[in-house]
Amino acid sequence: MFRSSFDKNLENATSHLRLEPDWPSILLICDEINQKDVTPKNAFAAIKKKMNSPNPHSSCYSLLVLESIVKNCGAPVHEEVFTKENCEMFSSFLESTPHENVRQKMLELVQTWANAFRSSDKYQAIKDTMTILKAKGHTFPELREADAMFTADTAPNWADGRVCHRCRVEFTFTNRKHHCRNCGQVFCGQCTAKQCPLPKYGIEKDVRVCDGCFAALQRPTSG
Ligand SMILES: O=P(O)(O)O[C@@H]1[C@H](O)[C@H](OP(=O)(O)O)[C@@H](O)[C@H](O)[C@H]1O
Ligand SMILES: [Zn+2]
Ligand SMILES: [Zn+2]
Repeated sequence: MFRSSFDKNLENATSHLRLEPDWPSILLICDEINQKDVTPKNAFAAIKKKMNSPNPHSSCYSLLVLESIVKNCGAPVHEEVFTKENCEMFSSFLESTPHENVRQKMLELVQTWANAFRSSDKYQAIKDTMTILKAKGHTFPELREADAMFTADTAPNWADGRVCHRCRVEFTFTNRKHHCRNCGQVFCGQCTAKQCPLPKYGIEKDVRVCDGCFAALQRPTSG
């Protein structure tokens, strides 16, 4: 039977002969999905098969592939993976696998994904899965910083208004509106004369922020 390059890469990435992850093959799989050489549907179906491999290494590596495509291939993969029935499948999978390391990895992924989509109601199913598993007494591992970063929030939408949110001066043709990228409020030029990066929103370059946010962001404790 014809083996696509995706099949070969998945075979390599989930081979039980591997002692450590085959990142080159995993990244090729992400590229193939992003380039549309393979559909998220077919990719996920093949990964699911590998998840159920009797060999714990293959099963665990398949979860690493799944984790990587969720991180690197965006919405098309999220829409394919985080359906209600797939989330229920993750739950029954981790409760039925005989391999403790596989169960731990699945728990870790459910938590990472529930956290990643905490502010989007589109993927309520994965959050429900975590709630149900918690209620059943499953203990989840510590959420890793790297995963928390992966779940960067999105910057707030911009508010509108007739006056500056800070000093209440009226906007005119010459006293124009500006927006703070941190709080999304509308301000006059004087109240948003400062700039800084907003790493929590994945913004590394200096962007316009209001005086209030600038002061808060300089304090070491502020998030
Ligand atoms: O200058 P204008 O043509 O009025 O346009 C304003 C600028 O684009 C502001 O960008 P900035 O926040 O980066 O200044 C933006 O925040 C305002 O909403 C816009 O009204
Ligand atoms: Zn102002
Ligand atoms: Zn602000």
